[in-house]
Amino acid sequence: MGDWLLIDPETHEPLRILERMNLFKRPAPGDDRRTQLIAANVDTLFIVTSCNQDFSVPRLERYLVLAREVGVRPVVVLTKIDLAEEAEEFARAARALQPGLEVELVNARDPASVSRLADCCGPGQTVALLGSSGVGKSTLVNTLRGSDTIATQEVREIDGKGRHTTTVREMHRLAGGGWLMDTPGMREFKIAEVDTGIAEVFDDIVALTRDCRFADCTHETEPGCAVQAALSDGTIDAGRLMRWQKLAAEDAINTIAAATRKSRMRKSGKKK
Ligand SMILES: Nc1nc2c(ncn2[C@@H]2O[C@H](COP(=O)(O)OP(=O)(O)OP(=O)(O)O)[C@@H](O)[C@H]2O)c(=O)[nH]1
Ligand SMILES: [Zn+2]
Repeated sequence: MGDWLLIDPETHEPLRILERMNLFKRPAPGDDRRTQLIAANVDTLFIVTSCNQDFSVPRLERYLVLAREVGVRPVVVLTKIDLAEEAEEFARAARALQPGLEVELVNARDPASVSRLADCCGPGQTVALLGSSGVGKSTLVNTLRGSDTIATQEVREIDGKGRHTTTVREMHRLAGGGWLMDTPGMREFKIAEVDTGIAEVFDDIVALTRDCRFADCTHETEPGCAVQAALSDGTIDAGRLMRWQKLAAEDAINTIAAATRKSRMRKSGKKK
């Protein structure tokens, strides 16, 4: 979903699908070895969390890794500022995740407050949402949409067991002229094949690893480890280092699994 179709202005015949600018995809569910395409041509990813116990640095970093990997502009949207005493504290913590990261504080129910997101929602722009349950994604959709909604699309897909299933994906026309893609697949995802994203979100740590004495340094007990050195002199934070190691390990495991799936698929393809 999200492809742009070039249409002949006179005949209204479709001419061609424009080349995708970017693409969110994930391994198909179950044993299916194919990749499931989730959304194409997203300009801005609203990473939604609220100014309460939902706010989690590790989770935000995962979402940022995904955004950087796919190449969309991430904007952290912190909702429920009307219920929080120290909303600014949450904003500060979010801004500290990456230099220059855009962070907006909103009351998702209030159109005036949500209008801070307007410059991502203008004509020709497409946004998508990512965030846990209850943070205000649907509320945000409704507020951004104003009144009209169109283009509810039922998509028939083959699930992991070869059955046809019907899923609903929605394109919402936004009051500002843009589009909001609401697809269930965007709401949860697995970290796999995202080493580029990880390297961007943790660029300070990744830069240090290049100075380690051993190319295969695990950054634990090796002599000449630049990461451990930075940790002891306080240049990097222990929590952040741990989160990087955890994400990188998870990505490595899932990437190997994906590669195995693909090679199995190639082999079974040859037999035919
Ligand atoms: N006061 C206040 N309430 C909010 C705000 N954003 C969302 N809510 C409320 O929080 C509840 C959950 O919001 P939803 O929009 O349903 O959350 P969601 O992220 O779509 O949740 P899922 O559909 O489960 O993924 C609703 O009762 C909203 O009215 C906000 O900024 N301020
Ligand atoms: Zn090292």
